[in-house]
Amino acid sequence: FYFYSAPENFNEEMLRGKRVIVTGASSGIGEQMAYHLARMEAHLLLTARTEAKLQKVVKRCLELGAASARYVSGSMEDTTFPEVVVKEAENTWGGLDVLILNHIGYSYFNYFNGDVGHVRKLLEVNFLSYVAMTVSALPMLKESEGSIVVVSSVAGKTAAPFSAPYSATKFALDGFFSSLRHEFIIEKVNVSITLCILGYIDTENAVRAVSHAIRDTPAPKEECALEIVKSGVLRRRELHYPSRAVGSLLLLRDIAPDFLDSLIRSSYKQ
Ligand SMILES: NC(=O)C1=CN([C@@H]2O[C@H](COP(=O)(O)OP(=O)(O)OC[C@H]3O[C@@H](n4cnc5c(N)ncnc54)[C@H](OP(=O)(O)O)[C@@H]3O)[C@@H](O)[C@H]2O)C=CC1
Ligand SMILES: C[C@H](CCC(=O)NCC(=O)O)[C@H]1CC[C@H]2[C@@H]3C(=O)C[C@@H]4C[C@H](O)CC[C@]4(C)[C@H]3CC[C@]12C
Repeated sequence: FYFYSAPENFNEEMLRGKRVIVTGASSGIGEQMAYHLARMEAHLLLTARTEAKLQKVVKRCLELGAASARYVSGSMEDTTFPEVVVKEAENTWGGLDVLILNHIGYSYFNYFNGDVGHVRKLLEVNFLSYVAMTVSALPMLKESEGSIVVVSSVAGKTAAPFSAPYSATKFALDGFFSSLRHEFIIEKVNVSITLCILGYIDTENAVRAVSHAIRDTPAPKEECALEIVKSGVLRRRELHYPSRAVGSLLLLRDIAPDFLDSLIRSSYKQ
């Protein structure tokens, strides 16, 4: 009740001068979050694999008014990379206010093909690297009483066909970070954890992967990115975006799970 009745008191000035890491910031929702944060005059550290794309995003962030913007490129498949990113923030700023965990590795959209190696790799990129970034960043976040934002999916609350490995990584995020939130409250650690439950969003990669198979119209990535930034700063427990579609899915999951499953399957083109 408290969560749903929390006042909508977001103010862009809340981000001015804040030190923010955004992962997966070279494209899609991560890129759009970087632009919103830049307009709000935050300090930005962006990361992804593709240096040329990150250079362009950093340049645009500086044009939009970021207090500062830099990047560190590398792959989250490399188990040492999460700490490298957090160390960069520590060396540059000496602290951190917001950690936005958003990157995902490539996953195919089709029947599960039995490739356990792919599942293992995806767990490393989509889940374990989120845990490793959190562990490295936690001392700085405790110091600043900051925020962790975890970008997840409706596929991490209720499963859909053709995304078994991906869905598993997103369910894992919910289990881990929702447990950690309890522990922070018990130990009076004033670091918020916001889990973002997103429906289908119109990023290039998602549309390329699923538009041939899914009837739904994707929601706009720019608005989605702004809602993520807002919910993190407001220290919300969860964001549901788009709210009506995701809200209905979660309600049906709890009261009529078989009906929901058949609805999801019927939203796929035959
Ligand atoms: N779009 C959608 O419909 C939905 C998206 N979401 C969630 O939103 C978030 C963003 O999704 P979206 O914007 O669509 O994704 P994109 O595919 O557009 O972006 C993914 C980002 O992750 C980076 N990345 C990919 N592989 C790696 C790697 N191995 N190591 C480090 N970074 C990597 C990519 O950059 P590079 O290739 O340069 O490394 C890119 O910056 C994800 O967490 C996703 O699960 C949730 C529900 C629906
Ligand atoms: C089909 C899913 C949701 C069913 C539904 O009822 N949607 C209504 C709505 O969302 O408004 C899709 C919702 C989330 C999608 C997946 C996702 O999380 C992103 C992945 C990105 C990756 O590049 C490939 C595609 C995704 C697995 C994508 C697939 C479709 C969803 C599960």
